[in-house]
Amino acid sequence: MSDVHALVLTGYGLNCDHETAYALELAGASATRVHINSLIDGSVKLKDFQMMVFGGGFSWGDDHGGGVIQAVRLKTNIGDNILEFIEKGNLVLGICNGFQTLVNLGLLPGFDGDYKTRSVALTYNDCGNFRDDWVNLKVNAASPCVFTRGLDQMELPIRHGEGKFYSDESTIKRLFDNKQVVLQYATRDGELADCRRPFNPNGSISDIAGICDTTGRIFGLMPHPEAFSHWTSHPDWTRIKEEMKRQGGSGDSGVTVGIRLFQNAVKFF
Ligand SMILES: NC(=O)CC[C@H](N)C(=O)O
Repeated sequence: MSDVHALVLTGYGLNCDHETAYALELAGASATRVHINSLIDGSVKLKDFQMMVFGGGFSWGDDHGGGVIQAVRLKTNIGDNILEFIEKGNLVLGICNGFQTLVNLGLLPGFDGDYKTRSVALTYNDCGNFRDDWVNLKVNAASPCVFTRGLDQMELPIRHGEGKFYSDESTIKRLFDNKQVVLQYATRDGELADCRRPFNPNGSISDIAGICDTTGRIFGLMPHPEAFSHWTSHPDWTRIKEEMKRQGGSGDSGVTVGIRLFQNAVKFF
C-alpha cells in the first residue's frame, strides 16, 4: 500500500469520486472515498491523510451557486481542521465543483496566507448553458504549482455550467504577478484562447482555467484530469500516437497528462 494517503470527498451530489480515486491509485497513491458527514462527525480524521481532494459533481444540486453550500457546510463544521491540514504542508486539490468550493471557502487564491477571504468567483458560462467538451490548456511553467510540474500543454475534458473565472482587475493582476495562474485555455497550437470560443469555453477572464495558492500546494482547476486516465479516454484515441507527440512530454510511457498531474502530487511527498 502506498504511503501517500489521499482523501476524496463524496456525498450530496458529488459524482466524480470513483474516477478520482481510481486516477489517484493509478498514480501511486492510496485513495479513500470519504463522505462529507464522516469528516464532520469525526469518524474519519483529516490528520490520517496527506492529500484532500474536492472532486467534481453537483453538490447540493448547485443551489445558490456551484460549491457554495459545500463550502459553507465544511467551513462551519471543520474549517479549522482544514486550515490545520494546510499548515502541516499537505496538498489540496479542487476539480471543477471542487474548484468552485475552494474558491467559496477562500482557500484560493490564498493571498498572503489568508485562506478565509473569498476574492474570486466561478460563475455562469458566458454562453448561458452547460458545456461538455475537450479543451487545450497552456501550463504556466513559472507557477509554484506542485501538481503541474514538468507539464507544459495539456488537453483535458470539461463539463460545467459555472466555469467562468471572474474577479476584479487588480486581483487578476495580482494572480499573474504572483504566478498563481497555473492553467489558461488555449488553441490546439498552444496559443492563448484570447477569450474566443470554443477554445475558452466559458468566457473566463484572461482565459484562466486553474489557479494555485502562493505555496503551490493548493490547486483548483475547472477541467477534469481524472477523466483522462487512459489514452482511450481521448475522443481521438485511434490516432493517439500523434496526440501524444502533439502534447509533448508524454513520450511512449503511455501515461496521460491527467495521471501525470496526480503523479506529481504523489512525488511531492
Ligand atoms: N463537473 C462538475 O464538477 C460541474 C460543476 C458544477 N456542477 C457546474 O456545472 O458548474
